Amino acid sequence: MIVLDKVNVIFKQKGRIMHAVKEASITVGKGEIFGIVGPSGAGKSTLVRVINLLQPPASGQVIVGGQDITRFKGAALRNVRLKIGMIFQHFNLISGATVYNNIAFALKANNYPKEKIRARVLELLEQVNLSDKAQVYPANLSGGQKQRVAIARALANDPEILLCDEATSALDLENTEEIIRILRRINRDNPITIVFITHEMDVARKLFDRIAVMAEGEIVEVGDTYQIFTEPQHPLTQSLVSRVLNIEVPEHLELRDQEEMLKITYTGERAYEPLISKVSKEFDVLVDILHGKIEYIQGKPLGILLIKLSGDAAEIARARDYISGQVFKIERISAVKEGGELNG
Ligand SMILES: Nc1ncnc2c1ncn2[C@@H]1O[C@H](COP(=O)(O)OP(=O)(O)OP(=O)(O)O)[C@@H](O)[C@H]1O
Repeated sequence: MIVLDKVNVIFKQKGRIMHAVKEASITVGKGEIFGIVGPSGAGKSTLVRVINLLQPPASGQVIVGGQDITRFKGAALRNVRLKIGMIFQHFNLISGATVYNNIAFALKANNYPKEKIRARVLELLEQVNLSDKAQVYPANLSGGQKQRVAIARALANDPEILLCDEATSALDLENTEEIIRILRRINRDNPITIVFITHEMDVARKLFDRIAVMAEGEIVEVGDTYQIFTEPQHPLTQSLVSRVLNIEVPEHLELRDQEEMLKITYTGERAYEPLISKVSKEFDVLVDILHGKIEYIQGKPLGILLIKLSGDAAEIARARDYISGQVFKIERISAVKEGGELNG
């Protein structure tokens, strides 16, 4: 388990003071995949570097595996760091060494029994689907393959925690998916705790169990991933989430008299089908489906439907009341602006 309690990080540079992390507290459970999201400069990297004390905090407490490590130095700190692997956006592989040696170096550096190194490297390569690349140099690998080598190297000494700083941000969609799959599998097979920073909400949706949202050095919201996507509280979270759950609708869709647009969010896979036919049957309104889609968050469906109701105002109100009793969330949309943006 990781506990950061009221952590502050302050940088002083050329007389300027930068309060990069402000009173940040998080608790990450053993075996959890915990994500930190937020815009550039929010303090995400700095906060994560506090976990292995690459960035010592100005104040606050850092507890890893039940031990208060805040003041650890020298050998004690090295021992703690052995339990914490880390991967980065730009992989940080040794370019002059083969894939095999990149991983073997990490084992040698920690006095892994010499006779067991080969078997361990091959086992790690298998875990990241790179068994055929042992003798290849990093320059001849794709970005996704490089990151997989970095994962194998970070896992070499069997850490309890893996820190990932924008580990998919330099990768295309396909390689990102592969990294997500591998991390999920590793997390499932061994109870390794993963703390993952990203600004990509699509990665958050697919990978994280829980999410902390950071803005200007502060943690503004923490929650279960499904809850963050379905009930975001902070305006920043709402805006991050809306980009993933955006729906494509014709631009400049204006409403006429006796028309109303509704955005419906529902949590069942096909929940809208009976709902729409029921509304058309029971109320004297016309229902147009403008757009609909289902996203999966942690494997659970979240449906979004944009509909237009036409009819008498009182009848529309009755239909709306009925719908709101049946679905997770209902919002009235006054217009669709340029770029498909919905105005509430
Ligand atoms: N070593 C440092 N010295 C001075 N200021 C720093 C240092 N490291 C980070 N900062 C500043 O602290 C703030 C937070 O930076 P940090 O890298 O943690 O943000 P981030 O959320 O990870 O952003 P990004 O995604 O762009 O890396 C930024 O304003 C950054 O310029």
